[in-house]
Amino acid sequence: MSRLVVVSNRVALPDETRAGGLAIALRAALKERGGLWFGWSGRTVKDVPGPVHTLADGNVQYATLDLLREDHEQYYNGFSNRTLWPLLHFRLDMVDYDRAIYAGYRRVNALFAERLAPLLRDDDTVWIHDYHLIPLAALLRERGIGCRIGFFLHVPLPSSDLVAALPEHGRLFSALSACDLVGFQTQRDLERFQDYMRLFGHGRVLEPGLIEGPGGRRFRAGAFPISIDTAHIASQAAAAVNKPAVRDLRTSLAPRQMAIGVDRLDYSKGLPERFSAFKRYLTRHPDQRGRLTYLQIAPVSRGDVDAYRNLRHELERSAGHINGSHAEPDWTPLRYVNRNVPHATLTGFYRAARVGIVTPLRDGMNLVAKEYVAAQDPADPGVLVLSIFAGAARELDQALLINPYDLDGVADAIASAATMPRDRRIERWHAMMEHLRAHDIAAWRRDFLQALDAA
Ligand SMILES: O=P(O)(O)OC[C@H]1O[C@H](O[C@H]2O[C@H](CO)[C@@H](O)[C@H](O)[C@H]2O)[C@H](O)[C@@H](O)[C@@H]1O
Ligand SMILES: O=c1ccn([C@@H]2O[C@H](COP(=O)(O)OP(=O)(O)O)[C@@H](O)[C@H]2O)c(=O)[nH]1
Repeated sequence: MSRLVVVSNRVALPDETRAGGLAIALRAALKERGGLWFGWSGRTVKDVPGPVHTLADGNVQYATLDLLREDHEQYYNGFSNRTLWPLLHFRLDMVDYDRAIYAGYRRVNALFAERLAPLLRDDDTVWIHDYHLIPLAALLRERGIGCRIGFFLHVPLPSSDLVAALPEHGRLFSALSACDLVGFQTQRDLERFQDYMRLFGHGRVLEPGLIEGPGGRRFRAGAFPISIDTAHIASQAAAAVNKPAVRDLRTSLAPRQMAIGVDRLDYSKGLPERFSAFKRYLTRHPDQRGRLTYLQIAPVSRGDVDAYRNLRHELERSAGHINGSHAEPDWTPLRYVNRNVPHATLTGFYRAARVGIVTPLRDGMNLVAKEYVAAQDPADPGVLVLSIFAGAARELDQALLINPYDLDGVADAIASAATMPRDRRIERWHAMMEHLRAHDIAAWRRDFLQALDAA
């Protein structure tokens, strides 16, 4: 079997605990097969970055590089998170494009190629991840790298008219034709990519999943919905009941039920709309007053980007307003926590919650939705309220599916979830859990790598 080389902006080093689905999923995938993980070290420097840092942990080797402070600003905060992130989440109104910033993004991709190329062997399988590194495969090919290269996009791909609004979209997205396989989270993302290649990318769709790029190079494309380590999360959640943090939470809630939301503090997650929907639930369902406490965990994310800082202020105001108008001396309806909670503790929190609320306006997959289901007690599972705009909704069709813009609909779904009889909860949970057992993180990795091998 060839060596697997995973390349991503964010590398989950052995002691890393920060929230984020990509890091958690890739850690699980690499642990199983072993290999090399290459990416940004998490550090910025004032002068020319030195050689890559290496580290070994069991069967996984890490090679990470520092970035110049200014390069990192342009590549990560700038083009990745002020330009591409809003564009790929259908938010053309928030896209901030600047030629100099795009040049910084390309410079960092070129640096990745320069530092990675000498570490590669001819029979390696290289698997590049996400929107931070779209040009990388083409830059590696320019350096004579001939091994198999796959690319996986963790975020959605919007309609081709939106993609085409980005200056330089042709150069950027046609670089993906240097790959042997390009993977997306859902069939819809794949279809939109094929539309883009046909309509704006000067390519041809020879058959579904087989594309000819503008330079005549053929490559495969497919949908590979990412997943979780289902069995591990189920057993971790069962064991977590004895963790002090989980016990304390349960004690502090009793005898009330809990609804939980867990999201990086990101505007794509629909948090302001969710807070408004919860407020609507409190006013539309007075019979349930005081029965449900909503815990929102929202670790701060990308705090150097204005849109994220503004969101934080907006949510603080909104949380204060909800509690100001609805709290009782012995009950706070909304608990809003901006800290990162370790993953193992989180699984115990999920299990303690009768309702899981996942209402992004757009989300590539949303692993929290899958984790919430996997963490439930089979004898008394909770109910998932899930946005139709999360990739996960394509698979978890036994959740209460809602449109996050429809505040009354979300409010009513929370009320139904909180009062759903146990037999109906078990029935819905079973169907979703069966799917997650069959389609776990190992299956995702296997399916993608088999398709890459065959490409
Ligand atoms: O690395 P950060 O800037 O802190 O952001 C965290 C990650 O956010 C995004 O995650 C996506 O990947 C998940 C796993 O496939 C998926 O479930 C989720 O819907 C996506 O939003 C981003 O794409 C990653 O690159 C970041 O590491
Ligand atoms: O305090 C937190 C909040 C989130 N997460 C994890 O971060 C990931 C978030 O992934 P998701 O796909 O839902 O969204 P992303 O943040 O990648 O957009 C999930 O595995 C969560 O369990 C965590 O470990 N601690």
